[in-house]
Amino acid sequence: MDSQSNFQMKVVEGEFGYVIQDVPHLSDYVSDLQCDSINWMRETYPNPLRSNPAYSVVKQYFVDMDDSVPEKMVVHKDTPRGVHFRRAGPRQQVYFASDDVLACIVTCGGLCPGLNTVIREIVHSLDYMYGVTKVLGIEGGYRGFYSKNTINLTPKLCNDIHKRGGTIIGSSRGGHDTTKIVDSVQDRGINQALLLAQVYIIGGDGTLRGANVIYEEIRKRGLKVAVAGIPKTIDNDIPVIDRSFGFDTAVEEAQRAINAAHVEADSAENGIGMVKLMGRYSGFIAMHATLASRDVDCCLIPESPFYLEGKGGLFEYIEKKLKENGHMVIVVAEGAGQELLVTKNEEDASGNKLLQDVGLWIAQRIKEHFAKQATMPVTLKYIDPTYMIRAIPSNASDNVYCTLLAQSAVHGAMAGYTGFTSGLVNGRHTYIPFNRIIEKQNKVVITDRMWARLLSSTNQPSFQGPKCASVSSAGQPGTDDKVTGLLGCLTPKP
Ligand SMILES: Nc1ncnc2c1ncn2[C@@H]1O[C@H](COP(=O)(O)OP(=O)(O)O)[C@@H](O)[C@H]1O
Ligand SMILES: O=P(O)(O)OC[C@H]1O[C@](O)(COP(=O)(O)O)[C@@H](O)[C@@H]1O
Ligand SMILES: [Mg+2]
Repeated sequence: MDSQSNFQMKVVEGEFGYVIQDVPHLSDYVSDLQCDSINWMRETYPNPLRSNPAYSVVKQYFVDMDDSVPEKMVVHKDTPRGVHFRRAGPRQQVYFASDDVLACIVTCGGLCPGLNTVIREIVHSLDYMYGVTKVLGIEGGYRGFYSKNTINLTPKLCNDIHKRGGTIIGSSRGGHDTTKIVDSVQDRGINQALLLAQVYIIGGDGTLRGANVIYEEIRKRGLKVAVAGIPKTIDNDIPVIDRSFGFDTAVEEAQRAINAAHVEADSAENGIGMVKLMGRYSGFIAMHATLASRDVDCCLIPESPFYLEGKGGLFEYIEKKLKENGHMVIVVAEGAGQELLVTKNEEDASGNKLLQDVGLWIAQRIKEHFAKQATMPVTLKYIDPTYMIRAIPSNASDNVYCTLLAQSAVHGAMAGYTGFTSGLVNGRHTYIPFNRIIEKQNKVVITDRMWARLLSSTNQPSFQGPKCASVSSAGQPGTDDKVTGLLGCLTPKP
C-alpha cells in the first residue's frame, strides 16, 4: 500500500483502486505518543469499555483497525474501489487516561433540532464509557472560549436537555479568533495540570472551517488536543454525509406549515398558500417537505432557477392550477430565485450573505399580477415557519442519530484521532477529515432522479428552455459540475 500524509489527511492507496482518506492522529505529531520499535503500544491504555458490563458481552464491539466505509455505493464491475473513510467506533486501545482529560464542547451557527441531544450524549459517553468527568461547556459559540464563562457539564445537568430545543450552552455567529481560542484551550487545560484536551465542535460549514483552522493551529503548537467536529446543518448543505441531524425533524415540522397553507388555500376562492422553508444554497428541506406532503403544487429551490412571467413561467402555471383545482400550495426555499431580486451585499457576523425574503417578494408579485387581471382575483397567505422549525427538539429518529454521532466522536477522540468529524456515510458511521467536509456545499442535483421524482409529483414546469433540455439529457447525472453546466443556461426569462 502507498501512503501520503499532510496536515489534513493521510491517503492510503491499496490494490484495485482502493483509497482510504484517513483522519489525522495525535501520534502523527506528538512525539511522546509515537510508537517505537520496542514498545509500540507505549502511551496507550486499554479501552475502559473492555470492563464495562454493558459492552463487555458484545461480540466484536471494538472496531477493527482496517474497517473502512466506501464513499460511493454504486459501482460497476470494472470501476476502481474508490475512496473510503475510516469506520467510526471504539478502539481496543485509547490514547487518553480518563483522569487526564479535559473536554470542551462548543455549539456555533444557527439553531438546529438535536443540538442538546448531541451535547448530552458527549457528556454521558465521556463519563459513563470512559470515566472522563471534566467537561466544560463553552458559552455562546466561538467567542465564548475567550470572552465568557464556562459551564461544568455533568450527566445530571444534561439528563433532560434532549427534550428541549436550542442549545443549553448558547450559540453565535462571528467571533472566531484562532489565536485566542487556542490560547484559551492551552491555558484552561494543557498548561495547568499537563492535561490532555479534547475539543468537541458542533456546527455547520462555517463552524467546521473554523474547527479546521483551530486544529491546524493546535498541531503547529504541538498540543495534545484532539479536535472533533459534529456536523450540524438544518439545510443539509454539508457534503459527503448522508444527511445532517435535525434535517428529518425539520422536514417533519415543515409539514405543519404546509398543512396550514393548504387549509387556508383550500378554504378560499383561488386560494394560494405559500410556505418559505430554510435552505440558503441547498433546497433539500423544501424538496423533501414537498415530496412528503403531496399537497404542494410547486417547489422552488436555489438550484433550479425559475421565472415568473411568460410562457412556461410561474404565473402561467399558477393560473392553470387555480383553474383546475381552485387553489394551490407553493413551497419556496429561502435561497431560491435570489438572482431575480435586487441584492444588497450585506453579510451576517459570520460572513454569510444576507438574503432577501424571496417568499414575500414572490407573494407580492403574484398579488400584483392577478390584481391586473381582474378576471381572477386571488387570496394569498404567506407562512414563514423558519424559527418555529429551528427551535423545536429533535424527533425520535434524529435523537438516535445525534446519539450515535456523539458517541462516534467520543470514541474517535479517545482513540487519539483529531481533525475529523463523525458522520454517516452510506448508513455507516465514519470519521471524515475536515477538508473533505468543508471543500464544497451539498446541493440538490437537478439532473438526478430525486428532483425528477419531485417534478413528476407536483407536475410543475421545470422552467427549462429547449436548449437546456438537450444539456440535461446529454449530461451525466450526479456531479456538481454538471449542475453548474446546466444552470449556466437557465437564465431567468423576462
Ligand atoms: N472561514 C471561516 N474560518 C473560521 N471561522 C469561520 C469561518 N466561517 C465561519 N466561521 C465561524 O464559524 C461560526 C459559525 O459559522 P456560521 O456560518 O454562522 O454557521 P454554520 O457553522 O452553522 O454554517 C462563527 O463563529 C464564524 O465566525
Ligand atoms: O437568522 P439567522 O440566525 O441568521 O439564521 C438564518 C439561517 O440559519 C439557517 O437556518 C441555518 O444556518 P446555518 O446552519 O448555516 O447556521 C439558514 O437556513 C438560515 O438562512
Ligand atoms: Mg452555514
